[in-house]
Amino acid sequence: MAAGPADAVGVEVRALRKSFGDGPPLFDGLDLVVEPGESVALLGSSGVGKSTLIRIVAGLDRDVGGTVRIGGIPPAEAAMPGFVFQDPRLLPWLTAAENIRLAAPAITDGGIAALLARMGLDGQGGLLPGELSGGMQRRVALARALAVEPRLLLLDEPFVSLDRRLVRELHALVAGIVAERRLTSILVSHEPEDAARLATRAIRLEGRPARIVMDRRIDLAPGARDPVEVRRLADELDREAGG
Ligand SMILES: Nc1ncnc2c1ncn2[C@@H]1O[C@H](COP(=O)(O)OP(=O)(O)OP(=O)(O)O)[C@@H](O)[C@H]1O
Repeated sequence: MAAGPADAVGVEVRALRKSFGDGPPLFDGLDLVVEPGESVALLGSSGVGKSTLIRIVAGLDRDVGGTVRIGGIPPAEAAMPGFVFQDPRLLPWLTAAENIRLAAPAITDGGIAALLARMGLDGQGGLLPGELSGGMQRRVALARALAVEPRLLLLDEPFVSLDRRLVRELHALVAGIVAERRLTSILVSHEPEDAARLATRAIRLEGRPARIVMDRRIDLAPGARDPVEVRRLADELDREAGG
């Protein structure tokens, strides 16, 4: 069945093997299936391999064993996912709008304007990254990831080293966009609170080779979680995660 633009895609990782150098492998037979439309938070200790795993899913690292499929297709052949890095990675000599166009050359001016407006940056596409606050730069990076109209959104610790108020604003923005666009998403994080706000499923990796030590579905829709619920969930995930 051909995937139409409104279809969320699933991710299937089977028997994944990955090593760097001569040390013990990072992954040695890891299986992970993400259903279409799930919002997965990938938790785990520093260095366990979370970023490596989403880079592999994104097709940015292809030197691996096992199979990876996005909507049934190898990453190299699948439609490009949206990828948000830990730092915004905007080219400083290009405006916000030009940075977005670089990722999606076919996008129209109206498309860029609409994306920026959705990010709360109405009319600010002509500014250079140096003229934007850290929070605004992250919004542009999110707009750039969405400019390719992805069905899969991959976020690698996009909220790290931001103040709590900003993190909350970005959580609300990401949750809204994922729901509106019916995206499948995978968020790498250290923070149970990120999972408690955004995820419909929280997975924790531990050990080397890494294995899944927690895999928990969260039934309540992200938009329906009040602060008390978020706190309770974050505490539970922290305990279950052994953190
Ligand atoms: N390109 C590389 N070359 C060599 N080793 C690497 C490379 N990329 C990652 N590693 C190693 O693989 C391991 C996992 O790294 P990775 O960044 O995936 O972990 P992580 O769980 O995302 O950690 P963190 O939460 O600290 O970002 C680390 O030991 C890291 O040093």
